[in-house]
Amino acid sequence: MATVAYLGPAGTFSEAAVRRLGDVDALPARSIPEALDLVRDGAVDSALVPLENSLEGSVPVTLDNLLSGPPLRIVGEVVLPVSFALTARVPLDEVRTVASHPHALAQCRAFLRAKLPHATTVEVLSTAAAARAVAEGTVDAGICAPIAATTLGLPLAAEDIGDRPDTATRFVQVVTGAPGPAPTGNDVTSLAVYIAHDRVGALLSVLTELAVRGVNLTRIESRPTGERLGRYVFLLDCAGHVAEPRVGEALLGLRRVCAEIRFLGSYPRDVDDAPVPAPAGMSDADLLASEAWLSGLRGMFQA
Ligand SMILES: O=C(O)C(=O)C[C@]1(C(=O)O)C=C[C@@H](O)C=C1
Repeated sequence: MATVAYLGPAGTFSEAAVRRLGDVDALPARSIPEALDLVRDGAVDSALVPLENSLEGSVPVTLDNLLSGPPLRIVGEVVLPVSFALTARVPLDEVRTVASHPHALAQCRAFLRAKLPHATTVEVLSTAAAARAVAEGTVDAGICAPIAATTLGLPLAAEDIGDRPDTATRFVQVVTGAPGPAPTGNDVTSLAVYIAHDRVGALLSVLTELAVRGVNLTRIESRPTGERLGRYVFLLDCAGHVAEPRVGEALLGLRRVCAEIRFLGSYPRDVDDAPVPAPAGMSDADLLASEAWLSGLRGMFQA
C-alpha cells in the first residue's frame, strides 16, 4: 500500500485530507518540512501538504519548501472544507492561553477577538497538536477539528468558529520524479517563474504568453526570493495540462521570456466546476488546425 506523509498528529485537517485519497498508509510527520523531506529521502511514496486556504491565503512554509531544495512534483490536489472548534479545559472567561496552528488562528480572528479578547495565542505545529496541548494542560484552550478534541475526550466549547462558514483548504500531493498523471480535461499546471528584474514589463510578458494562447490563469502569487528586497518569484497556476497543445505552447513562450522556471506539476483539479472555455480561435483544436495549415505551406517548399 502506498505511504503518504502528512502534518500530524492524527486529527489534523491534513489527516482528513489524506483520507480522501482512499486506501493509503498515512504517516504523521511533526511539521510540513518534515513531511516533504520524508518524500525526498524516499521514506514515503508521497506527502499531502496544505498549500492555500480560501480565507487566509497561501501556506508560506509549503510554498517556500517547494521552491527550494531538491524538486518535488505535484501529482494531485484535495480541496477540503474546514470547520474549526474550540476545546477548553476551563470556562471561556478563564481562558488565558489558546493554541493552534497559525493558519487556523488566522481563520478564527473574529471569534478570538469577540470571545477570548484577553487570551494569548500560542502557535503550535498543527491543530491536533493544539488539542494535545489542552489535554496535557500546557494551554487552557485550543482551536482544532472537532474530531481532534473528541478523540482525546476533550469537550467542545464552541463549534464553527471560523470567520466564514464556507472555508476550504487546498492540499497538494507531491512525489519525487514518478510519472505524472495523464490529462483528464480538467487539470491545473503549477509553475514558479523567475523574471528578469532589470526589464520593464517583465511580468506583463509572462502573463501575455498565457493570455495569447487562451490559457486561463487561476492563481498568481509572489514570494520573496530571499536574495534582497525587491526580488520575487511568481507562483502561477494555469488551467490545463502540460501534455495539451495550448499549455505546451505557453510553456515554450515562458521558457523564452523568463530567467528560470520551476515546473511544479500538471494534475487533476479537485473542484466540480468546469474549466473556463478558451476564447474563440484559441482552443487546442484551433491550434492544431493552424499547425496543420502551416505544415501544408511548408510542404510546398519540400522537394
Ligand atoms: O493543523 C492542521 O490541522 C493542518 O492540517 C494544517 C492547516 C494549514 O496549514 O492550513 C490545514 C488546514 C487549516 O487551514 C488549518 C491548518
